[in-house]
Amino acid sequence: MADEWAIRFDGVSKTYPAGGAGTGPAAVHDLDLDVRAHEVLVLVGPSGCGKSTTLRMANRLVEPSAGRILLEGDDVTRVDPVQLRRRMGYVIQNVGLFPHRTVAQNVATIPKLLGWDRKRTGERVEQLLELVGLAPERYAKRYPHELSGGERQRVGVARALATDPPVLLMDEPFGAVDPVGRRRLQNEFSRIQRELGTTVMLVTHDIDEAVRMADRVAVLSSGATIEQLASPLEVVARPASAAVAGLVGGGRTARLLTLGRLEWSDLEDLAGADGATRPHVQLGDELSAVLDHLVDQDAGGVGVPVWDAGRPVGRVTGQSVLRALRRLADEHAPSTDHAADGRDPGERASGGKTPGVHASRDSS
Ligand SMILES: Nc1ncnc2c1ncn2[C@@H]1O[C@H](COP(=O)(O)OP(=O)(O)OP(=O)(O)O)[C@@H](O)[C@H]1O
Repeated sequence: MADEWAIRFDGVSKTYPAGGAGTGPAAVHDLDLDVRAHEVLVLVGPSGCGKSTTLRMANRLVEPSAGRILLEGDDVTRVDPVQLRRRMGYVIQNVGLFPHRTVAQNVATIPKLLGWDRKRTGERVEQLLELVGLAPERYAKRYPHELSGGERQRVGVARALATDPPVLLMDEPFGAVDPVGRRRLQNEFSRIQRELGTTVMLVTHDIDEAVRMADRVAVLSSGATIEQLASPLEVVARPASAAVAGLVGGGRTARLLTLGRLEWSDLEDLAGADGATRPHVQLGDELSAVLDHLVDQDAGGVGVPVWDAGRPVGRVTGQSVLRALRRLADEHAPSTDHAADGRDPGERASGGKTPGVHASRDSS
């Protein structure tokens, strides 16, 4: 059943020729990895670990030395390259826009290649520019050098989405944008991805970008070895190996606070009858917001009321936030051989490599 995953790497290796005779060490060694339909899977890891090579093998910019890559069940080596590009958009750092073509012409690249007529192409370009937040009347006729880095990156995303591909490959897509702009682009891109349901495989060396954008994170080490493949929360709360712990490193608690939410078990009894009147937080709020609230509103250390469904249901204190952090760490206790084979526990429970056990984003 190929409909639960969009891309499958099956025993894939890549060895680049070492400058001259012989071969170098494998850039990618015997990789098994499924990208589920409609998910954002982020590959993260140190420089040179094989992230880009992995991504570029999917759209055949790099040919594997061994193994197979399937796109919705089709072996990519058997798919005509133009068809392949139509089914897989590709966004890279610094975009690679054609400098002497306007924004509209850049976005129209693939439709033109596919022989779409002028009207259909024009309508699509307009729609895409709107989607990525670039008003067509302002931007369509500009040239790349007349745009900011973030705007160029948006054009890159629009161009990659032109034929509404089921899969989008992104290699450090926001790497060249300043931190504030990057955050905004990440948020907007997540919105677009949810709207379109596109399957995304994204490469980054930035662990924060990974945990912010991913449904699942694959942490890689040299040779594209999967150290851990799990939800962002699990990776941050319970790094499966020293290599993952090193990558998550400092700031782990801050990341947990952003990822975790206030739950019933974190609450303390509502002390006194003031819960209805004082400023409060909501059950389900992000822990970082709860902590901010405690710092601002809880000078006496008695805690702040927590509301649910329009009424006060308990109280949260600094102690409760600590308890919540421990809860998050416990909930994501490592499974015995989690890091070993790059598959998740559900997959192993079902007896190995059988596809079709993955829940899509909507149903998970
Ligand atoms: N065209 C090439 N020829 C020879 N070796 C290559 C080539 N491209 C990549 N490599 C080597 O393959 C290994 C993996 O490179 P890759 O670009 O996939 O890593 P990466 O994880 O994406 O790194 P970065 O984060 O620095 O971009 C590295 O050792 C790199 O030097």
